[in-house]
Amino acid sequence: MSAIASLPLDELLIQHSCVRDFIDSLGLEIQESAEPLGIWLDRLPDEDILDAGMERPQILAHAERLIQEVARMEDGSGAGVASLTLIGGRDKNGTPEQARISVRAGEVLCIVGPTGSGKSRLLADIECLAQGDTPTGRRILIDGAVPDEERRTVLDRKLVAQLSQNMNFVVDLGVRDFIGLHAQCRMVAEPEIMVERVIACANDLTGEKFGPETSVTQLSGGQTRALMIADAALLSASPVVLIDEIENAGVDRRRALELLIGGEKIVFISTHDPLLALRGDRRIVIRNGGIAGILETSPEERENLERIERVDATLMEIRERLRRGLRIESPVRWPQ
Ligand SMILES: Nc1ncnc2c1ncn2[C@@H]1O[C@H](COP(=O)(O)OP(=O)(O)OP(=O)(O)O)[C@@H](O)[C@H]1O
Repeated sequence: MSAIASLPLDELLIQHSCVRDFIDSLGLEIQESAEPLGIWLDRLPDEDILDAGMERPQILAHAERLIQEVARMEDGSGAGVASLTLIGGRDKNGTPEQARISVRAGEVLCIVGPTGSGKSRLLADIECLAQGDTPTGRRILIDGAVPDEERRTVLDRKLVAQLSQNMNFVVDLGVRDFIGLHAQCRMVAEPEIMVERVIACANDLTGEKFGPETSVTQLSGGQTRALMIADAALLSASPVVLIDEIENAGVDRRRALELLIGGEKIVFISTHDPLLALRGDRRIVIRNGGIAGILETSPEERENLERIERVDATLMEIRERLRRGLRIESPVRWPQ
């Protein structure tokens, strides 16, 4: 029998408020008393248990796991990752990749390569913490060691968060309620303040602002992206973030990157955008499904990045004029 079954209800409910919330959510009424949880459950009418949708042993097991999870979240163990190591496998022809790449927390690695070369495949290998069991044969180490099976499979404790190009919401909630649910799951200290921060930060990243009551299904592509980036940076527990292209859809890419790096995350971005590719610390070059090289961003490239940013700002101004229905007739002055 589960150890939790012999705990008196008053001790249990005072020390572990999550158990009260869980029992409430099953539609069962529970009150503090000296009666042990197991006996209280046995005394409940069978039809109440039927309505709750879980059998008695399942309720006990779930409550026990909940207590362990809350304790783990409170002490923060297992949350951080100091490094991720990618060990090469083989390209599409089966030729071995000569690569072993270690990435530290706070580093951004971009992934570049022609269409169909295998950029998304590399992101997918990282996402599933591959152990030679994907078509590429690559392996991923976390803090220098093979991650345990639980870290690979347990969804609510995922090491890796992925922001893909097309995100659709399956719930019709307002932005505040949606992010609020995530804050609740993460058990952050002051959920309301955190939710407001995430929304403000998303609005900072996108040109088109939205309110906390806006339904998530009404958000534009750029607004959705901005919200997910802000959520990943401020609220997500995952220390590794994978981004499949931050397209130009109204997201301030520079600030988005700064935000993610500030959170001491390990960030991989598949991109051809020079503003992102040259802002990263290193970039992995993919060819024919394999890692063909790793380029460190050079000082000359960083200088060029500043010029490219100025050109980008000029282009943004032109876009803004177009948006406002103005003409683009005066000669464009490109910055030096
Ligand atoms: N090393 C490999 N061995 C076998 N198959 C591979 C390998 N790398 C990639 N592939 C396969 O090649 C196909 C194209 O790869 P992928 O979709 O990752 O390309 P991509 O660079 O992301 O393309 P795009 O830029 O068009 O999105 C996929 O089916 C992928 O599984």
